[in-house]
Amino acid sequence: MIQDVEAETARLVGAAAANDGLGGEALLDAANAAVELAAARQPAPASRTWLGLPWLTVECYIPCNSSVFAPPSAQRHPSLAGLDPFRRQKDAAWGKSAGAAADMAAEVQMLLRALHSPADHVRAADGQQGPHQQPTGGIDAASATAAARLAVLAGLRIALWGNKADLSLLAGAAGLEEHHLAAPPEVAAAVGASTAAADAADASTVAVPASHIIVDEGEAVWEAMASLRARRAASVGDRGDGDGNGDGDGVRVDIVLDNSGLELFADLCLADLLLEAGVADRVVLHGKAIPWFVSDTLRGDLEGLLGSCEASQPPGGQVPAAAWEPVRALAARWRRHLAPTSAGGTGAWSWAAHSFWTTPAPFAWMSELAPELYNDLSGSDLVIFKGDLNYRKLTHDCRWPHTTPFVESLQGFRPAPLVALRTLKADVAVGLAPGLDSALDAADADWLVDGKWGMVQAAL
Ligand SMILES: O=P(O)(O)OC[C@@]1(O)O[C@H](CO)[C@@H](O)[C@@H]1O
Repeated sequence: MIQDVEAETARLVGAAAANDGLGGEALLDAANAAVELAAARQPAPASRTWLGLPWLTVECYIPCNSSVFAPPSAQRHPSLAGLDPFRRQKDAAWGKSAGAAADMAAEVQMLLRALHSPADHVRAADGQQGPHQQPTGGIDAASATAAARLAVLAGLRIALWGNKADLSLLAGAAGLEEHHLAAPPEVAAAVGASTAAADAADASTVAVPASHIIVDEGEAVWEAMASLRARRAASVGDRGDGDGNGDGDGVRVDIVLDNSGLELFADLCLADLLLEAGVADRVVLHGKAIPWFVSDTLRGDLEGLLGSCEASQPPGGQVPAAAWEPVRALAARWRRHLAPTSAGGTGAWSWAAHSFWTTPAPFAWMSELAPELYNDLSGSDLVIFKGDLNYRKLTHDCRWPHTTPFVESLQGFRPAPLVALRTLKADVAVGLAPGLDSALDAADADWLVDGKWGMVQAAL
């Protein structure tokens, strides 16, 4: 069995080195279909080789093709089914993340307190109960909205920087308690810097944003979420429950996940804040069905993370148990969100793992290659794409001029309003203000790939 894995790996390395033809041999049909399309759409269709096809295609073909953990192979080798060859690396990385996770949890707890205190007043006045009730009275509506905005912007920021491996830019929670209904300085700075960059007509005056968020459409995303929140509140008022986009199942937000461990933790913080801020009734978490690019999130990673967060002792032995308590408190609620109502949970979070996510296909091809997934996403009120590879697939990994509008780079992909949260680790970037790329070149020669810069970019 191990020999099979080694032989398959050696065969792939040899095929790539020899620039053999690519396609037709993958274990996953979905990946083959994407390779077929990539080959057919090459300017010179004859170059269907490892070196002739686009980098996105061949790069993603390796993990599809070599995955002996994919269903057909797992049938041949049942003992491999469900095995994650990257388990040890994932666990080691999470062990080093406890401090950052505890900081995030402390910040989320403060945001939650800010969200709940005005709501509590209104609930008491209205005699309402329940975790996601909207304040319906007038007295606290403005402060509740302000708290929701703060929670959403902070959640976006946490999830964005969760995509940065070392998280050195993660803003702390200092000051949030005393200014709990005002945007913390780092949020205000991010918004202000981005606006200044976007407004700059003269490219020579463009400043690199101090926030390191080079495209920040967080405020626009908040506006879209505020509409969902208002619609939900009206629906709660009318019917006693949430009602979203006409599917009768409430407001739905989807998060297309990226890495497990700390990034997943950050994404769950965002998912939690969206529920608690009254933006969404439910969140669909899209993970991977097979081990993918080492650290991408599998269902087992979600379960493992929850178990670790629930433990009384934080992983890694570096963080005092007391500092872990906010993490445990979040995990207890997250466990309930993942449990169906029939099992005493809220059923607000669900897991999905379509095989399309582990193919080389850019998302512009989704409606052709995976129409059922496209249709499913069309039922969402907002889809949040996490990470660099998802961004490359959104933009088809093209050499777009940096000022290309994001919507143009999507090439028609728009199943629902969408937002990308991504730190830059590959050299595709669109939607920049004129001159910002030159300013970034001067500030940091590796700005496109060093993961120090981020984007909150939306097509709403
Ligand atoms: O998607 P992520 O985790 O943010 O980044 C993944 C990444 O590091 O690996 C991919 C493959 O090399 C690249 O697209 C990207 O730079």
